Amino acid sequence: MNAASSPLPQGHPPVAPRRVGVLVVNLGTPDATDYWSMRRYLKEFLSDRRVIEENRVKWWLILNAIILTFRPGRKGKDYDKIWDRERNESPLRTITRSQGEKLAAVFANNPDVMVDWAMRYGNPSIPSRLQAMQKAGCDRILLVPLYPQYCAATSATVCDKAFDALKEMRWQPALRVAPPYHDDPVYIEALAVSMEQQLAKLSFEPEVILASFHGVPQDYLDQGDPYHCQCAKTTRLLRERLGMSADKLRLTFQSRFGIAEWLKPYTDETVKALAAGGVKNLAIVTPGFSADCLETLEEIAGENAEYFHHAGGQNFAAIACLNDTPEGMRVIESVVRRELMGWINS
Ligand SMILES: C=CC1=C(C)c2cc3[nH]c(cc4nc(cc5[nH]c(cc1n2)c(C)c5CCC(=O)O)C(CCC(=O)O)=C4C)c(C)c3C=C
Ligand SMILES: [Fe+2]
Ligand SMILES: [Fe+2]
Repeated sequence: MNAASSPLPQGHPPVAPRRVGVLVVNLGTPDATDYWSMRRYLKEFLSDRRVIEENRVKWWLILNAIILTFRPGRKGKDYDKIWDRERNESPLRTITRSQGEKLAAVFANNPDVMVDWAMRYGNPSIPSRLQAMQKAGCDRILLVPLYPQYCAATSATVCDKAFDALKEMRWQPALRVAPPYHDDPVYIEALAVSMEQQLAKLSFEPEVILASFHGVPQDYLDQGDPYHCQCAKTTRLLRERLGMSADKLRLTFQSRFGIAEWLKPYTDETVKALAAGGVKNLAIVTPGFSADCLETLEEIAGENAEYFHHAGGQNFAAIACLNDTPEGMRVIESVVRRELMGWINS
């Protein structure tokens, strides 16, 4: 095969000009909130061995007999509360698309760089976007899992899916994977600035702020997953940058699923205990989510606000994620530029 710059011999298959691809990837979201759309999404998500590490036969029975019978309807109602009816999609998809488009605009004057976005579960899928990039001539692709903290259940499964797609390709692109950025000064600074801006707009001063991260089973930490340590480091660096004590900015874990023990302290129990203990003003920041989603908009801003008020709390604020704000885009651009070094000229 020839580079596209020199003429191809007659009968040679067409060769697109060589380019560099950047694929930003987030978790995924259902296409709609009805039972079957929810079921399709949950089935794909909860059949992933990186997410559920249970015995396969036992899990297959639990998933198909119980979870996929009841959860699609119940969670569909939760998604309904945050669904963007105008665009007919969830906030996670809107924000991830915007992050992809804003990143593409940054490289708009470099025709050698192609930027796209994908979801690990649901659409647009990782294989469909990798195939499109390969067709467009990308022989080098940077994969950017939009998870600041590494976890096998999120970051590693993005790679699994990407390499599965590459298995089907004759002319495989070279693949780079952006590492987690939990302690990147650009990320910590962006979080701090975003928090300062949002806290300054509140009509109250929180006595306590929770840094709430998505939980995982305690067993994953015991087996060596670095996720817990990376969440703890992000929180410590954020405290240091904001000059807050460990009592003021506290690390918690949310979104527990099932009956096994997950990383503690649990966000919901902490919220209730704080209110019961006399805390009247509370804020929650969710630094592990690069985009607002069900877990921040419904679970934190909805459910946990309710727990707080029920238990005697007065003022509650959910701090928005970095999303596609200038601070958020600065983080993504900085990670991408660093990881593209040697592939593009600055
Ligand atoms: C059951 C196991 C799960 C593990 C382990 C898990 C880890 C994990 N998840 C995120 C980020 C997100 N999760 C979201 C939704 C969601 N998560 C699970 C389960 C696990 N997650 C489920 C079943 C769902 C769907 C909703 C539900 O049925 O409860 C989302 C929101 C997606 C959206 O559409 O808005 C995000 C984001 C992380 C970062 C993580 C481990 C570090
Ligand atoms: Fe999750
Ligand atoms: Fe740890």
